[in-house]
This record gives sequence, C-alpha cells and structure tokens, in this order.
Amino acid sequence: MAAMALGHHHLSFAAAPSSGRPARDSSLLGGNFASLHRILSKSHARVLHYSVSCAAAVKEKEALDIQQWNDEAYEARLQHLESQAKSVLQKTIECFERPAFPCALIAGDVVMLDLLHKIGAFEKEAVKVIFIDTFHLFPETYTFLKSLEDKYGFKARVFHAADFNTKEEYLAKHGSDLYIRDIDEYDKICKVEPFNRALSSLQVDAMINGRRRDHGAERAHLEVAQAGKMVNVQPLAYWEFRDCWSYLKKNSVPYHPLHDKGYPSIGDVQSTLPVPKEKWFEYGGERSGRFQGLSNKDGSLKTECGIHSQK
Ligand SMILES: Nc1ncnc2c1ncn2[C@@H]1O[C@H](COP(=O)(O)OS(=O)(=O)O)[C@@H](OP(=O)(O)O)[C@H]1O
Repeated sequence: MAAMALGHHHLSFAAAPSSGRPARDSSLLGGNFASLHRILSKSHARVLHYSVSCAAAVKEKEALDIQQWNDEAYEARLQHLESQAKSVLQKTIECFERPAFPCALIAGDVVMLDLLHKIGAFEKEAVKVIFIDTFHLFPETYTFLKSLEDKYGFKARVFHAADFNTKEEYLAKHGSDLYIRDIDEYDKICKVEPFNRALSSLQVDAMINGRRRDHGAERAHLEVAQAGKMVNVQPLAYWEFRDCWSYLKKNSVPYHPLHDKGYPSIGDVQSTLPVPKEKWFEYGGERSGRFQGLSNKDGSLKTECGIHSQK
C-alpha cells in the first residue's frame, strides 16, 4: 500500500490482485479474448483500487472501485459508438440511393454487417455488399462469407478479374506468381479494376467503409463522412480495434476463423501473416501483418493494394 498527500486530499492505492482466472478456450471471444483484454488494459489498470478521502469536504471515507468506474465508462463509450454508427448508417440509407459496402470480412467489417442488419439495411438491399474475389483469398474467407450471407440475409455482389470465369482460367493465363513478377499488374487485374467495375456497374453514390482513426497516421483525422468522387461514409471512424472486439463479444457476432489463428487482418494468402497478439492493439497494429515482404516498384514498402486510393 502506498500513500500520498495532495493538498487537502489524501489518496491511497494498492495494486489489485490478479483474478487468476485461466483462459479456458482458444477462441478470441473466449479465453484468448480475456487475455487480450488483460494485455490491453495492463497499462491502465495496474492500480485497480483507490480509497479516496477528502479531509475538507467528506466526513466518511468512501471506497471507490476504479476498475468498476472504468468499466462503466467503457460500457458507456461502446453504447455511444454503436448508436452513433447506427445513426450514420441510417442517414446514409435515407440520403443516398445506391450506397454500397465493400467488405473484406475482417473484424471491423463484421461489426459493420451486424450494424447494417440491426438497422434493416439488407431488407430490399438498401445497402449492397461488394466482395472482391481476388482469386488469392484464403479458403476460409469464402466459407465465412457464405455463413454471413445466411445469417444476415444478404447476397454479396461478387466481382473478380475481368475476362476469366474461374480462378483456373486466370491461373492458366497469368500463373500463380504474377504478384511476384509484377505487383502493380497483379493489383490492377485482381483488385483495382474489379473494384472500379463494381462501383460503376452498381452506380454507387455512397461508399460505406470500415476505416478507423486507429488504423494509422494516414487515417488519424478521419471523420464519419468525407466528400470525394463519391461520399465516403465511415461509421467506425472513432472506434478502436478493441472496440470492434468488444462489440463482437457483446453481441455474439461470429468472426473470421483466421483471427483465432493469429491474423488480426486478412487479405490475400500471399500477403497476410499472423501477428503476435500483444501487437494487435498497438497503434496501427491491426494491419501490421499485411503486405509483409512486398515492395512497390520504387522499392518502398508496400502498405496498400491501391483499392482504397480509388475510393
Ligand atoms: N475482398 C474484398 N472485397 C471487398 N473489399 C475489400 C476486399 N479486400 C479488401 N477490401 C477493401 O479494400 C480496401 C483496401 O484493402 P487492403 O488495403 O486491406 O488491401 S487488399 O485489397 O486486401 O489487398 C479496404 O477498404 P478501406 O479500409 O476502406 O480502404 C478493404 O476493406
């Protein structure tokens, strides 16, 4: 127990004993989520219990449970984030004729699908879900998409490289290593062109996306709406990665199975790596396993595929 005097206030504090509760299962929303939560809150919650007395104004010493105080504040934060995101989505449906949501099925994207479902956006397809099949995705991604379609009652609009009906046709022409031989050409054929075709053929007038301020410095000042070639709507702009996980847990929303195998973000097989869990919730940590080992033509490290520069 340590103590210090602050003017008229006397403050004492002690480190709380750890709960000692072991992780029981390997899923993120089970035991591992609990351990992630512990990692996240380590820096904030070393001191859990304060007893505060104010000699001048308080006759009785009052015990204040700091952990409970923070938990209540965090719960209020989550409620606010959810109601704000829902109202942004609601307004998008009311103000635009053809909004669409390009969805990569990562954690934040599933939060968005759940929110869209809650506001009824899949009824009459008020919001279209765009899915780019790059022909290089993990098999789990296709299975997960199907399960979400069934759960939420939407049918994704799927686009892939032009001129090929199947992955085999694409491979017969370009082989399996185009991304090594010419990464720009690969991005153009498998991602950027199909993406642009999706936007133009669906005549999208508002792009709902999962960008957040905590993705990294380039997104540090995002707002919920941004004017451009089309309006970008970013309902999760003020969320953090941990808020997405809290939402998924609280609402029992299924998440991409590869998160449990160590991947915080998921894209193509060749450009996605697992990341140690303690790094997931650092600033920019979610995307730290993406584009590993890939360079742009000018030699700089690759951080994006070029899809979102089109938005
Ligand atoms: N398969 C698929 N289908 C539809 N939309 C997708 C897909 N993969 C990625 N995206 C969206 O494209 C944006 C860029 O994603 P990434 O930088 O992660 O690159 S990559 O496309 O996965 O290589 C990014 O959106 P923003 O974050 O808004 O820029 C992704 O959500």
